Order: sequence, then structure tokens, then C-alpha cells
Amino acid sequence: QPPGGPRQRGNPRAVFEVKTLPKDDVEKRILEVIEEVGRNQRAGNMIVPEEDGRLLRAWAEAVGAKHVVELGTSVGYSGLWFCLVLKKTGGKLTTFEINEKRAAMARENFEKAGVSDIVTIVLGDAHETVKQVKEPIDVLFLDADKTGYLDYFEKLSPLVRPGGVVIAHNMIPSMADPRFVKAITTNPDYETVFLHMDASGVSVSVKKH
Ligand SMILES: C[S@@+](CC[C@H](N)C(=O)[O-])C[C@H]1O[C@@H](n2cnc3c(N)ncnc32)[C@H](O)[C@@H]1O
Repeated sequence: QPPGGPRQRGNPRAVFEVKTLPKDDVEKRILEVIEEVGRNQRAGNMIVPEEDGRLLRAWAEAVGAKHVVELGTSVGYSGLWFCLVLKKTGGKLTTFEINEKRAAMARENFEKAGVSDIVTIVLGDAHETVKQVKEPIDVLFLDADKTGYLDYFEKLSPLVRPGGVVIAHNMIPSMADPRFVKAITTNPDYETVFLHMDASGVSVSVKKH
């Protein structure tokens, strides 16, 4: 164990312990629910590791996100990380989920965290329902069906604003759809980097100005 406490639950190989510290009561309330969901609802709900949650939050902060579109709500864990930012920017989260039970749990978690007013959960097959999105996107987060990433990217990329990002989860070679990898690495509109490849793998594609 490194000094200062246990290593990150999300990544036992993490070199330094990092803990997200609340800046104010709004963050405190959201972080308490993040901690609780991470502890009690991780099993069976395929939520991202904690260190990926912090990565999502960091990118959303960096681009000053006001509109985050998420594919794959599950129980709202990654969405809550985005809400830490969106509560401050006056932004909103539009998140898509096909599973009613998980969507209901997410609704409850968003309520508890005090962010329901900035979150829209769209229930149904996102390949159909994403057509509802008409506004510019600052962060597009792909974390639903892996073979669907290319379709989501093709449908929503035109709405991603210059300087915005497309982030995809589970991008290690054994999980990533090669057609999507090709799309984000050969498109001259994007600069793509791969992070956390010793864990779940996350791609970040920044739309160029
Ligand atoms: C990996 S989990 C999302 C985890 C979540 N982003 C988090 O970290 O808290 C993937 C979710 O995508 C949902 N999903 C799969 N196919 C979908 C589809 N076609 N439309 C909408 N949601 C879908 C699944 O039901 C599941 O809850």
C-alpha cells in the first residue's frame, strides 16, 4: 500500500493514489453518490472504473463542456462524473439507455445527487433515439454496445463542435471494434489518443478547429 491509503480500486496498478476532493457542497453531494454507486452498484452494471470516471471529468472540465451526450447510462455512474462539471458550467447531460431497470436506478441516483434538473435519460435503442439530438455536442461519450460505436459516431460526429471530444470506453484491442478504430484514426477532422491501455482502454478524439 502506498502512503496515504489504499490504491485506486479502479486500477490496482495505479502508481500514485489520487482522490477527488470536493470543492464545495454541490460537488460533495455528487461525490457521495459516486462513492456509494461505485461501492454498491458496480457488480452487473458494467460501470467504468473510478480512474476512468476522473478521466471523463477532467476532459469535460478542460473543454468547458455544456452539453455531454452519453451512450450507455447504466446506473448513472459515469454520468455523475460529468455532472460535477455540468453543474458548474450551467450545462446538461443527455444520456441513452435501453435497459429499463438500470435507467430507473440511474434516475434515483441522479435524484440523490441533486442533478436531475440537468439530466435527460432517453430510454430505448439508442441507434434510433440518438436522432433526437439536434444541439451541438461538447463531449460525446460512447459506452453502450461496442459494435454500435461506429454507427453512433457517424450519426453524432457532425454535431460535435470544433474543440469538442469523442471519448470511447473499452478500447483495448480485444474489445474495440476495428471499424470504429479505423474511423477515429484515419479521419483528418480528429486527433486521437489512447489512454489507460493497461486497463479498460479509453480513446479520446479531439475535433480539430
Ligand atoms: C458499459 S454499460 C455503461 C456504463 C456507464 N457508462 C457507466 O460507466 O456508468 C453499457 C450500457 O449500455 C446499454 N446499452 C447497450 N446497448 C444499447 C443500445 N442499443 N441503446 C442504448 N443503450 C444500450 C446497456 O444496457 C448498458 O447499461
